[in-house]
Amino acid sequence: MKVVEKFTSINGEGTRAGELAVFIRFKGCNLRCSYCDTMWANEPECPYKEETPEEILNYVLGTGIHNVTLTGGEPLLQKDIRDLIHLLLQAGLQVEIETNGAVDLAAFCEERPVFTMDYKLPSSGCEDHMITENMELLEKDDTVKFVSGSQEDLLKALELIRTYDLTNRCHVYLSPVFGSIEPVQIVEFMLKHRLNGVRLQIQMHKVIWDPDERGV
Ligand SMILES: C[S@@+](CC[C@H](N)C(=O)[O-])C[C@H]1O[C@@H](n2cnc3c(N)ncnc32)[C@H](O)[C@@H]1O
Ligand SMILES: Nc1nc2[nH]cc(C(=O)O)c2c(=O)[nH]1
Ligand code: SF4
Ligand SMILES: [Mg+2]
Repeated sequence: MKVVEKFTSINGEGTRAGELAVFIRFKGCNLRCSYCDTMWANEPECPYKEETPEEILNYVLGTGIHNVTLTGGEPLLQKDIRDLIHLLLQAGLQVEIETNGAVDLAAFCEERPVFTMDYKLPSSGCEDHMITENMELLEKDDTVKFVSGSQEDLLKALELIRTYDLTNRCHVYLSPVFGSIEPVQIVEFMLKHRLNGVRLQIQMHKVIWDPDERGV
């Protein structure tokens, strides 16, 4: 598997935000979002270490941390990702996958990790790639995340939340494209549309550390 970084930190995003987590970041992505904060990991020349699922499991176990987040890049594109998910779950770890909404989740629903799935909104430039059928596969411990950079994005998120009754299906987060929309604009939007059951989330690690810092 193509690993570009491994680190321990607090999870800055999702339902386990604030808890310790181990991060495994994989190389390569099938999208190119306008705002991507880890585009470096998607570049063909990005250095990586080839590691087996067993090696990654041993690293995670060695940290003594029980939450593991697989991210990237797009982690579900790694050839051995199912083997890795299996090993991590068997070891009793809490496994979260950060995925971009452009990979069919049906293939990963048998032995189930927790999904934090983005729906890429218009300002990402990647909305055409969204597999909307994934919405139907999300369960109560999963999250759908709308990273929003404009009012147009927020209106699209609202439409999807209503169409798929998302707040009754899973966790729902609105998160600003870091630095490009004021969080208060999202709060005002939530109030205006009475978005009960939806949470605003700001990437905590970018507040704690320099927003461009890697490995945190
Ligand atoms: C770098 S992506 C990797 C996982 C997967 N490719 C995805 O897009 O979900 C991890 C998370 O960071 C979010 N993200 C990336 N750049 C961001 C930015 N500039 N502001 C806010 N969130 C961002 C993505 O939307 C995604 O939820
Ligand atoms: N601290 C921290 N928490 C995170 N949660 C999701 C991340 C990601 O890049 O997918 C991330 C990250 O890069 N750092
Ligand atoms: S899908 Fe994720 S990793 Fe890929 S470009 Fe978009 S934010 Fe970056
Ligand atoms: Mg990140």
